[in-house]
Amino acid sequence: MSNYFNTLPLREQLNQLGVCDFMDSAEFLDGVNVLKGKKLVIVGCGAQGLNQGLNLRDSGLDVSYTLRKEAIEGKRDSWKNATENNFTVGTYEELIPTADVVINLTPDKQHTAVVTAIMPLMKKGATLLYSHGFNIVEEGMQIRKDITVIMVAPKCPGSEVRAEYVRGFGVPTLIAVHPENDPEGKGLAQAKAYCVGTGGHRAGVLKSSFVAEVKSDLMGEQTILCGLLQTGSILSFDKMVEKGIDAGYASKLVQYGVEVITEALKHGGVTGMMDRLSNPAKVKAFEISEELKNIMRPLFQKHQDDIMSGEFSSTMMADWAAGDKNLLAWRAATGETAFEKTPAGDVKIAEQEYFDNYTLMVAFVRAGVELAFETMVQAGIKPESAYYESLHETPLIANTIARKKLFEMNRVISDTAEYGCYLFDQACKPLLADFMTKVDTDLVGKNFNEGKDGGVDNRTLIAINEALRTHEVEVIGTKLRKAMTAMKSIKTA
Ligand SMILES: NC(=O)C1=CN([C@@H]2O[C@H](COP(=O)(O)OP(=O)(O)OC[C@H]3O[C@@H](n4cnc5c(N)ncnc54)[C@H](OP(=O)(O)O)[C@@H]3O)[C@@H](O)[C@H]2O)C=CC1
Ligand SMILES: CC[C@](O)(C(C)=O)C(=O)O
Ligand SMILES: [Mg+2]
Ligand SMILES: [Mg+2]
Repeated sequence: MSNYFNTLPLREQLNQLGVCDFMDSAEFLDGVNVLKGKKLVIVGCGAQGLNQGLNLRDSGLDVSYTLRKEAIEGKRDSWKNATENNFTVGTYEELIPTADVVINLTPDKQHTAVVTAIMPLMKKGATLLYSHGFNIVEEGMQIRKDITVIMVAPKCPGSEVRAEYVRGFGVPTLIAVHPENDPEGKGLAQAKAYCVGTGGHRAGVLKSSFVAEVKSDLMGEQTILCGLLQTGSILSFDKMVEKGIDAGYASKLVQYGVEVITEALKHGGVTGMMDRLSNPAKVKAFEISEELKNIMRPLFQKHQDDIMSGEFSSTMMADWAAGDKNLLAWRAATGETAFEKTPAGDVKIAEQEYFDNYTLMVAFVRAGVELAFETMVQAGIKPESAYYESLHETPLIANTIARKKLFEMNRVISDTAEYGCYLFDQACKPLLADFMTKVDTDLVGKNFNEGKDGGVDNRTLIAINEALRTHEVEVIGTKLRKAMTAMKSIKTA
């Protein structure tokens, strides 16, 4: 097996990277009908497995779970997840031969072994579904030619796939059919029906390709979504403690602040988030986010370049082969950070206070969203896809940090995302060291407006507003959010 993307001629690489059609809601009027009465068997009952399965069942589909023998015999968490939710659970031998659609929701690291084990058991003409294309694109997995291979990739953590569905909304989703495996031409119709089953059609669906999904998903998760939220949270907490802010207050501001701040982003884009600041704070946040963009641009570009060339996937696969040495060391180190170990204080923080006292995070988010978006688009990823992978998903990841800090984020995201997050965090913290020496409590910990007269230069403010509103992420975001008519607000702490 070899990297599928790298085997393609450049013309075809660009062609597959550029597949991105925003689908009209009329394309989903047939609902889940194509899959009604079919047997859907999910392999694995973890973050995506459980939550997709719950949504699919509530949408009227027939879902069961197959787990490896050890998980069933040992009554592991995946067995408990499935049985406590009254799903049928069976071994591969019992359930895979009955399946019309087999949904592989095991960690990417396991895909080659899992697919190799289940493929001989799959009935002729069945469908294999992935939620991330790493195995096909980066490992070049070959699938039996009678099998249809499709992807339905929710652009968010599994917990939010369920939470948004229960709220009556959904999460933006990329669907694709692997061009090497669509023998009966049924892949797209099945992917659409599955996407309705998970609720994705209510938030926006892109007809994409395995290649475009992988190259954008890896970039988003490593940089803005997980990497920068982790780096920004740790640096912000440490700065407050260094400057004498109460540690309990600092812990709470960081844990919940990113959720409150990015909720404004979700509804109104970068413009909406920046508009929550006073005019002087907005000017300052704009200036420091420009500085942050200049400092971090080479790092964002390096991540995208390494993802495109296959360098990232080969180093991560080397870590898999080394027993996850780096992943486990980085996971342990993150668990030992002062932010992670300091409980949130029993102190009330009003919603507006999160903006006024945490201008630094607003600047981090603006810088990270715009940089990730710009870098993806420069690399050939379409703006719609880049928007979902940067701006739209940031609040959905922030929700997990609000629940139980970085531990929860890193637990809920895939192992692939977790690895990339630490990789970015390791490189980013030293890059920001000089920048952080200049940061004081007016930017993090105390109200930025305190002791200021509130005045700003009109022309500066007008230029900043213009720059924010005309950025391409805002232009595409305004269009995509118009289709999100069922978006709901979340309650914050
Ligand atoms: N996490 C997320 O939110 C997102 C994930 N994805 C993609 O979804 C897929 C699933 O990821 P995620 O939900 O994070 O995965 P999890 O780590 O949560 O999956 C764990 C499940 O996989 C099973 N499993 C682990 N190893 C094996 C193995 N060798 N053989 C059989 N079963 C195994 C586990 O069972 P056991 O109890 O036996 O260990 C458990 O049921 C990945 O492709 C990922 O990239 C896409 C979007 C977001
Ligand atoms: C952001 C991480 C992710 O890509 C996701 C939740 O979308 C993952 O792999 O977990
Ligand atoms: Mg993702
Ligand atoms: Mg991912």
